[in-house]
Amino acid sequence: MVSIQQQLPAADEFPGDDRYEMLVQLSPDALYVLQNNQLVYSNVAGFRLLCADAPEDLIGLPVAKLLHPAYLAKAEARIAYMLKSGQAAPSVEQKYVRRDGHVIDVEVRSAPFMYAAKPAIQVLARDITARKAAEEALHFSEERHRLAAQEATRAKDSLHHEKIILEMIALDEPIKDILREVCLGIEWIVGQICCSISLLDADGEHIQVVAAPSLPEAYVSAMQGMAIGPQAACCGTAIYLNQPVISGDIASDPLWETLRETALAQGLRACWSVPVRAASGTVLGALDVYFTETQLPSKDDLNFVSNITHLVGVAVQKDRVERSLHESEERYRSVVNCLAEGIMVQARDGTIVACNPSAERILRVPPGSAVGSKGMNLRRMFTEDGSEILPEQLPSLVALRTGEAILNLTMGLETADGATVWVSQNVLPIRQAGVQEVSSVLVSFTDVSAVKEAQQRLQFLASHDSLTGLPNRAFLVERLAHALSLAQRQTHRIALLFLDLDRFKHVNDTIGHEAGDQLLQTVATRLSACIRETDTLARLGGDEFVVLAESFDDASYLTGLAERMLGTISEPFRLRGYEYYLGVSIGISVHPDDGEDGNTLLRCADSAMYAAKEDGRNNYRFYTQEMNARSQRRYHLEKNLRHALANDQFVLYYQAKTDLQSGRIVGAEALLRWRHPENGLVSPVDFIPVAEETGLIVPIGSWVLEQACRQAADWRARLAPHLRIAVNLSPRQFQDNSLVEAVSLALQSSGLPASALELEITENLLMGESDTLMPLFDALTGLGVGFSLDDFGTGYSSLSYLQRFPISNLKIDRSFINGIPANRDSVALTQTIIAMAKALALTVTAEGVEDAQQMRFLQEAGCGEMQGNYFSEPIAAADFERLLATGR
Ligand SMILES: Nc1nc2c(ncn2[C@@H]2O[C@@H]3COP(=O)(O)O[C@H]4[C@@H](O)[C@H](n5cnc6c(=O)[nH]c(N)nc65)O[C@@H]4COP(=O)(O)O[C@H]3[C@H]2O)c(=O)[nH]1
Repeated sequence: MVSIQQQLPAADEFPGDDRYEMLVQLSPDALYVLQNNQLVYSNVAGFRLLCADAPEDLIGLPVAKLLHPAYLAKAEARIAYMLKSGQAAPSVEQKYVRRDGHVIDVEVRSAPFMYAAKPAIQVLARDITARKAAEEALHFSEERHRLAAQEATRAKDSLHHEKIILEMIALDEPIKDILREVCLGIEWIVGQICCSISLLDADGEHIQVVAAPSLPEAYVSAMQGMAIGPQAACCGTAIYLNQPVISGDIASDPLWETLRETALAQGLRACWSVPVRAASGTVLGALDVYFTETQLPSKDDLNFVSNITHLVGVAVQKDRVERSLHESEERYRSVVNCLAEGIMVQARDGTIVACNPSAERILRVPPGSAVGSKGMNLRRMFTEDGSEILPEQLPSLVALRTGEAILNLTMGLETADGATVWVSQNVLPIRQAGVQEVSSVLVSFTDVSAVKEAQQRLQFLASHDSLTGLPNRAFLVERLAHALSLAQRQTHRIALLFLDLDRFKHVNDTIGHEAGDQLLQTVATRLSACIRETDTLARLGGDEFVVLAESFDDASYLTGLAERMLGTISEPFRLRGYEYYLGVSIGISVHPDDGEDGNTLLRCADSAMYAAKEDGRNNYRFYTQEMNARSQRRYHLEKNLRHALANDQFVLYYQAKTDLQSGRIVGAEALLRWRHPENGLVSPVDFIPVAEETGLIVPIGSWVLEQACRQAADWRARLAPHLRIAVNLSPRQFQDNSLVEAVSLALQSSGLPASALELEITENLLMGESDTLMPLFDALTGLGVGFSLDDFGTGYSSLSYLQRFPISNLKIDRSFINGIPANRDSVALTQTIIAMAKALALTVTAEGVEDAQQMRFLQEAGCGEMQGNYFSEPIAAADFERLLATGR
């Protein structure tokens, strides 16, 4: 094996060789000799290269002082290699440290050789600093160009990507597709990454991964629903802090406590997350970028992704706004669809552009058929007064034309199937923002048919009599006014026929009110059959009816009508197995002969009816002037009667009742008189019926009771200790709760024994409801008063009444006494009544005895008492007192 000394040239000789030495010294390249890792020789170029003043400044310096530390290890290995192998080493580039501290680039060629008999390394060094600088400048420039080109490509790609995303947003592509495209774009542009987008839940606490096209599924599932927080991987933390979060090494980053294992298992090593924000800055979610190597994002990547998150924010926010708009639209639609109110929107050309199910239901059109059609297929529209609404008057067209809203309009609609629907509607004009012209109208309406029907029913009830269904007085008055206004314009005649049933009160009292009502209904039906369509039959109340005849040629129509009505009412009425007979008295007045206005005509017809009644009932009379005076009188009577009691205008007359055997006065009947300041003494026959009708008979009757009892007590005390007093009671007084109290008060205040008071009642009263009457009779008999049945024989003379009610005396009506002795019927009847009374242990009083013949007959027939003008007319108290005093 060749030793290194043998192989190396013996260079230690060149110090002795001047020529060689000169060459070395003058060499433009630096030449150094290294021995034992120290510099042992340097030529001029050498020490100049290292900025030394003389070779001595360098000699002895270790290699480590000459070389840049970065090159030391390689240089030492190189030296060792050369010394060992004896081979020159390939040229290398190194960095030397000059004496002034500057570092210079050098190209070094080295070779081993023997120097001063020892192995050494000869180093030939050339300063290449300038070349290196030029090279570096070139490289830098190349790199800049490369980076600029790369940046330009990215910018182009980014722009293209953003354009795609913007187009997708503009085209309302599904948000999931947009976000997926964002991820794919970033992955492609950045390269070597996976990207995902997560959004914050509505609860503001959890996230949902909405796009992660390249992330492993296992990792995405682990992220799904993750809670945000200060240490919730990059995504949850970025959302929580609303700022970017970067993890260069998932394996060591404490943020990844929970997801670390899953992430690493899926090969994810680093991650960074940028918040996705709304325009307001509120965080909506985050965009994550994952690396499969531990690394940090470049500034460019960060900027690029940050820019993209703005677009993601816009897309997410737009989607949310649209979704909430859609939801609110849906809500409104479902509200509108559920409304009972009909809603329709009609465009300018009449096309229905929206219509809810209620509108279709109310207007009876098939579901779904309205939208797109020009109308609701209505046959007719009309206002509340029935007048037709013409097409150009349609509320929707009016609102479109005028731009004014129409509110609460009630109108009737005849639908395609012929039904009538009443609606209350509002029509509101709709204008586009900033446009004056009305683009469409909103029609909302409710079905008010039920209300309308109720209203019509109410109107019917208000204008019709509930018992018979005939028009009532109010309707008649209105109809009459209308007829009169027409008649005045067209100069034709109209007539009123005033009907009052004869004997109805009597029958009504007999059969009870329920049957009485049935009777009235039958009367109404029969009368209705007598009139023409143009006539109006109304019931005024009670048993009064009126016919308004509006068009007739002459009076013969009226007489024919009156006779038809007389005829139909004279037919028997069958009720509960019995036959009842009624009559009717009819008064007729004619416009314009008898009056210009309705009131006058009614009053005239009423007067004529009274005249018919006075003429024996069951006939008709046309009004005459004379009748007017009578009706005027009655009107004034009613008016004055109201003040008579307060003004002390009543006075009692007394008519004696004498014992037919002894001829002595045993009692007196109190008979009421009205001392009218102008008309003089008014007969009770004239005013009692009016007092009964008006109810005034109740206070008047109490006054009579009190007055009569006081007078009788006085006479009993002074003149006739056994005198009895009879007081007339009207059926109307029995309807008043105060009767028993009034009787007992009269007795108490006068001190008259109850047995001395006899209450005269008529059969009419007893025909009423015995359930309500009986307690009153019981209470009054309980007081001790007696009852006398007046006008006996004219009514039903029913035996059952006499047995049922506590009657103690019968008064034979003066119409029978009047017929004695000539009239055989009267004679027989009087005898029968006396016999019957005896059988029933009742006393009998004969009324209206006017002569001795009648008196004797009664005496013979066994009648107990008599009363009549033959003995004494009704006379004033003072006169009666004188009569008592004479003892007869
Ligand atoms: N032609 C004729 N008439 C005679 C004769 N004797 C008596 N009269 C009349 O016959 C009527 C008898 O009274 P009434 O039947 O109770 O009939 C009474 C009675 O129903 C009613 N009335 C009178 N005063 C009262 C009263 O205070 N209360 C009530 N509720 N009704 C009364 O008025 C009716 C008529 O009373 P007046 O006009 O006073 O008529 C009296 C009397 O004047 C006679 O011989 N010939």
